[in-house]
Amino acid sequence: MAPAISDLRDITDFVVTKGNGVKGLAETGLVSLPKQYVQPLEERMDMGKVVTEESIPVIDMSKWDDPKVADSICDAAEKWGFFQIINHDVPLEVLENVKEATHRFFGLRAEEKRKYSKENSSTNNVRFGTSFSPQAERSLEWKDYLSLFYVSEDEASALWPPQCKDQALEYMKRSEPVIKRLLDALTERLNVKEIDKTKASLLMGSKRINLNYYPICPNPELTVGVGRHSDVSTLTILLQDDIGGLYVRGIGGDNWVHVPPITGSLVINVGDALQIMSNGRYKSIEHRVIANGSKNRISVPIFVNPRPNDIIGPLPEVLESGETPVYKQILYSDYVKHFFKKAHDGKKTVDFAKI
Ligand SMILES: CC(C)(COP(=O)(O)OP(=O)(O)OC[C@H]1O[C@@H](n2cnc3c(N)ncnc32)[C@H](O)[C@@H]1OP(=O)(O)O)[C@@H](O)C(=O)NCCC(=O)NCCSC(=O)/C=C/c1ccc(O)cc1
Ligand SMILES: O=C(O)CCC(=O)C(=O)O
Ligand SMILES: [Fe+2]
Repeated sequence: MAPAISDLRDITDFVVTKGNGVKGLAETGLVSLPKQYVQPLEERMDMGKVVTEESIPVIDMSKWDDPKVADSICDAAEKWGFFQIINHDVPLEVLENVKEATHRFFGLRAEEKRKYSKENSSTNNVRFGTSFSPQAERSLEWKDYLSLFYVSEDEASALWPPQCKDQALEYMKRSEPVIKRLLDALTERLNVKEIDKTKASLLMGSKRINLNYYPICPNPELTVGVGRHSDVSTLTILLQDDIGGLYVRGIGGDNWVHVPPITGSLVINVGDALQIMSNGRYKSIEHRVIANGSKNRISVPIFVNPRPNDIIGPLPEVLESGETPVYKQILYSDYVKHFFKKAHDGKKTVDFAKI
């Protein structure tokens, strides 16, 4: 039995340390948002800033070898940093299976999920947690996650939770061709002739898949599901369910645009690593997720990244024409550590790499 809210002397201990997550907290039947989750006014979503006149592009990948498709991918990456793809060849069943597996994992009892917490997990590559960086945050986020860093099929088979490992691996495997197509198109515009081994490592040498769970929230307008941030990846491939709630920065800068769920689509966004490698041509755009008062929401991003030991910086092909580098060469794991050690703070992470 979950304890009554009056017994929860230390909510952070219950949620973060004991591994109940916000899902466990929501299920105690609490009627108002605990103060730890109340975000300062400026971090709450102002629905007056949401614009409905524009939306991120939806790109049909069925004719992916048509140069027009490559053009629309690159245009979207330059202008929006975000787009959705349809007819991408990842079977609907694979997407449905990984969503179902996400519900299965989060449906486990706290004692089971706790086995994968930072303190208890037998590996750093599997982590069940809550919020983003609870140690660093002034206000917590209304989100639980399971984060799986992919090293090899064998390691994943041995260490990833059995409730979701096959489905997560299948989703990663089946999305590989579309990731390659997207990166082929994007790097061609950057003057890269061929994705050789070194470039492949830089662009997609490592992957992390997160299973995100956003439980029903008693006062959704006072908190956030995920605060404003840009991803540190090269590209992120995001599967969302049919609930909605993801918003991206609009072109104007002072407004937000909803990313409407489209059955079978995948949301693609440019991450900081690609912004840096393209010397700012492609944009990693700020985004955030609101909390929901009536529905549980899940999402499953695959972060396609450089390897931790890669040095990233503007690509030589980009600078060939005499363009001035905006970013320095930096060890990717240093960049990621910088990202994880602070609370979400919009687009500030990338300043760490600025010259
Ligand atoms: C160099 C790393 C980043 C850190 O390793 P470490 O220094 O040996 O130590 P730890 O594994 O203990 O992690 C250091 C800190 O990062 C935090 N962290 C370590 N993974 C995690 C983790 N998946 N989650 C959230 N904190 C973590 C971790 O909590 C810890 O914080 P602290 O205990 O306060 O020092 C290492 O994990 C590494 O090489 N990872 C491979 C590269 C990598 O993961 N790249 C990230 C790709 S993109 C991505 O993951 C995006 C995630 C994301 C997530 C949520 C969002 O809202 C938005 C985006
Ligand atoms: O849940 C979503 O739609 C987006 C989550 C996100 O931005 C992230 O995990 O980096
Ligand atoms: Fe994100």
